[in-house]
Amino acid sequence: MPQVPPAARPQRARDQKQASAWNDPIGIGMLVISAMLLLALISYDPRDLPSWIPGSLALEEDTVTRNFIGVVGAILAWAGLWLAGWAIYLVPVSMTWFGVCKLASNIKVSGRSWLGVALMVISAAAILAVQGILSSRDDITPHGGGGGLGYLIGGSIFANLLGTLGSTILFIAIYGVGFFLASGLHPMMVIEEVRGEIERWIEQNRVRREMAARLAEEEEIAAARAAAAGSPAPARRRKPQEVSPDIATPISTPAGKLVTPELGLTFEPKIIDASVSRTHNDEDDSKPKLSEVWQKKRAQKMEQAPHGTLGSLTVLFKDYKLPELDLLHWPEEAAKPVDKKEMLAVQETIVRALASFGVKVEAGDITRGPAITRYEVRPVDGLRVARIAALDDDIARATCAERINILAPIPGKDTVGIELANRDKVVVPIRELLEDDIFLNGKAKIPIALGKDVYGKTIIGDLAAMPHLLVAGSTGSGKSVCINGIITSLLCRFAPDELRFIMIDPKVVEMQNYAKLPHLALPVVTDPKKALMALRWVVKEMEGRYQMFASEACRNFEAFNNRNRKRIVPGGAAAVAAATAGAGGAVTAPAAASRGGMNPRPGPAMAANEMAAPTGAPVRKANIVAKSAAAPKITAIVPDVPFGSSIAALDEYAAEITKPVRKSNAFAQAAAMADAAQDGMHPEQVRLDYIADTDSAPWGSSDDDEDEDTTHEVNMSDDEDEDSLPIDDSGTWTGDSVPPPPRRHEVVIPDTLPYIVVIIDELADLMQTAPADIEGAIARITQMARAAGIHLIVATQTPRADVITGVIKANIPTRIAFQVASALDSRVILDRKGAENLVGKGDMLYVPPGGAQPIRSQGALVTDDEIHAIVSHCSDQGRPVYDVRVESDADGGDFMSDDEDGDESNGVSSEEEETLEKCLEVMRQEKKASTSLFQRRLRLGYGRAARMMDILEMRGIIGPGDGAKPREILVSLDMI
Ligand SMILES: Nc1ncnc2c1ncn2[C@@H]1O[C@H](COP(=O)(O)OP(=O)(O)OP(=O)(O)O)[C@@H](O)[C@H]1O
Repeated sequence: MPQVPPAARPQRARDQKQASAWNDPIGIGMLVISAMLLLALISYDPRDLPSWIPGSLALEEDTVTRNFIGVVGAILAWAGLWLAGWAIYLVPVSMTWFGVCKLASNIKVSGRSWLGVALMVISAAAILAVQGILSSRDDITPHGGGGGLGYLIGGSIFANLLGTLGSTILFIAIYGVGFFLASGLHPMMVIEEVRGEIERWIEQNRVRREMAARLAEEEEIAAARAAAAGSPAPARRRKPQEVSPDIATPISTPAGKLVTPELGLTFEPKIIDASVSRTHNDEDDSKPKLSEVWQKKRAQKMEQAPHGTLGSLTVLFKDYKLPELDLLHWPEEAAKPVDKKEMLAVQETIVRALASFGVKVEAGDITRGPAITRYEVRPVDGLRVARIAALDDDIARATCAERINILAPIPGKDTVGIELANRDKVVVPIRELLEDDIFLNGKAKIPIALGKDVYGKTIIGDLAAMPHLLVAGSTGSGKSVCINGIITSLLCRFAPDELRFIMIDPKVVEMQNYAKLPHLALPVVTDPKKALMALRWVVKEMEGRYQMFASEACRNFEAFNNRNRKRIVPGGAAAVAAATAGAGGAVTAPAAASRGGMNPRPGPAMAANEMAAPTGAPVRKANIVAKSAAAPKITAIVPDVPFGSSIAALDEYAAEITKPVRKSNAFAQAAAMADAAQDGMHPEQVRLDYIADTDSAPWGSSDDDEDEDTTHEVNMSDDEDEDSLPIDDSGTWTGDSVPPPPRRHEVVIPDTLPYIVVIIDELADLMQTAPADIEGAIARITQMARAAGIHLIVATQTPRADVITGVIKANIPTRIAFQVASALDSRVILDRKGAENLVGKGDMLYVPPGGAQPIRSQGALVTDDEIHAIVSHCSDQGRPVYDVRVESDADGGDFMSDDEDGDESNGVSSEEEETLEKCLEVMRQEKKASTSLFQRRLRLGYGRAARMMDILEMRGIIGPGDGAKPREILVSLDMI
């Protein structure tokens, strides 16, 4: 049970506390004055008045003062009675009430309260005058019961204008207004209270009747039993009427049944302990292991794949084994059993606290989750749930909770949930989630283990459905653990050829654990400037994928990977090999290759757009042979060469060709013909087309035509010995299982593409460097990447609107919020409050795809040891295979270089660096940057100043030029 006193009291409460030093003396003063006034009025006698006061009945010989408060009291009483008649009694009565309020509840008595009293006195006086009440004692009230005011306002003016009844109604209304002003009550509250009281009374009677009936029944049964047994009837029990309706303490029965007679409620809360975590003792050996299931599926897939169609990464990691879940730990100790009595007591406190504010609720179930316990209460009919939510501070005070969260109502239920943090948190080990059936056999395409909800239900998200995720929370709240849990889930489920990571970690330390992962498409990016390059690479990759989808007539990633691959042939596979890495051409790690006993032939980079040229399969000798073999019905593809001919026949054809055509071109022509023929054209038509087009064939027909950039570039050059290709005379590929990699500029369509998961851990650091560019890149990726199998996970500990911008939020609907400092931060992340009430250390709100209500849950815990074990297992099987295309990024950044400055420093001389320093100093002083400013302050020529501006822009320090406007400074200059 929580015990720390409420952290945040409302401002009003604090103000009242501060004022309490004066409240007590003022309250006492009011009580004293009102008592004296009352005594003076009660003991008023006109004979006590000095003779100079009109109406005095003082006698000279009379020396006794009868008034309890002496002459002063007599004069005050005379003045009051003279002015307001008997209505003046309302003044001491009201003052007594105010005094008591001040002493008891620190309630402020404002001018409004006094105005209320004045209205009450005047209207009461007028009513007395209009109605002629108490007007007989004219020695005390010479102007009648309502005094001078009553006589003037009521008797003279309003009685004439509105008549007796009309003016009485008016003054009763004014009296009512005065009463509400003076008391601070709201009319509806009074009505509500009265109604509540009536209901309570009815309810009590009902309970009493029911109890009486039950007791009578029990007595009857007991009497019948006694009669049957021949023993005297048991003593009569206490009559139901004897049960006091004011019993304050609930009657607790051993079964946990609570009876709260004073509330008229009987409830039997169900206590669910969902915090219990499995331990190593609970392991079920009969269950198939994740790695085994995956291994089987993968082996099946590899077997079924057409010969040679596997991508290079798939081949490279052919024998890859998923990490065993044994590398992850179970918690050492099982969770402590819950103390049901304590929970029932807390629930009773909540019900009682609400009842004391007139909010009547019935207790519902109690569910203990790993980190919080949810107490459900069911409001009685007609009670607005908002009233319960409004009492959050009072419930926190009553339960001594540090933070409470109220779900009004619990989504999908008719109850309101009051969530309090557990004193003993139960850790949710990631192993428990990964062993769950939902993770193992669920429908999720990219399952990620997130945590357990308060009901103990495993939360496994599907990154493919999300399709992007925002994780935010204050520092130390559990973001990194959550991201590590997601990465661990993915590592336990996907091999490097199935899923690749791009990790952007400006905080430098968070993702170093993963530097050796074979799943990395790029080295872990720690430099914010290179992060932009990496994001641009992702955008290019995405665009490349879309082109591939278009050329294969596939709608999306899934359709592409599951497409009918009948057109893929060994040669094609060779060409697609590197592309299958998803990261394009591969700079393979030779060590890994040799470990795997393969020769992936390190090849040059390929650009995605080159890979995706719409020409279909690459043109290679192997293709021709394979096509020949695959389509024997086509008799000939080019003159004189029967289809299905051997490689030797093709060679012959190439040698005999009359036109001066390169030998390799002949094969290209043949291959293109084969493609066309396979697409359904009649062989004769193909032949005629070929003859007609020979001169204008895109691949060229002469040795002179050496244009390397033609789309249909022929792959083999003369200096390559075609006969050395491992193809036998029947056209069967006989060589290594890894076909040769494609040449640069070669057109390739990979067999399958891997998912790409981009993880940005600390968006704020990136947004400081080049906000517009980063935001633009993220927006583009999040808008379009889903269908391309690219998913983004963005984390930040700075939930500010300038970091999580509207554009980013609009495109990332799935969010996880950890504890934050304020409701404002919570709104930035979730568009609603709630995260400020979380208790940290993995306590989170998860908004699943579709923007449903946030699910309160406890995040899965993965320890550093577990991460090391998993990463070592993966990295022992192969080194990362990076894509080098990013090297030739349009921006010219040298991504792979360890040089911190990348190539931005290229071409910047040390002399220029010095001048640049001075420029930065000027910018720090002037808070702006312009060529003329540098010219003037540093006495530079125009050319040099402009060069400095260019370098500053290139380094992302200033924004691009916009006419004559000064350039925008994009970074904090103090940090440079
Ligand atoms: N799911 C969890 N279960 C149990 N403890 C957790 C969980 N998540 C986080 N913690 C505890 O909270 C600590 C801080 O977590 P974490 O490092 O993930 O915070 P963070 O939000 O990433 O902080 P920072 O932004 O400073 O990196 C952890 O060391 C761990 O002790």
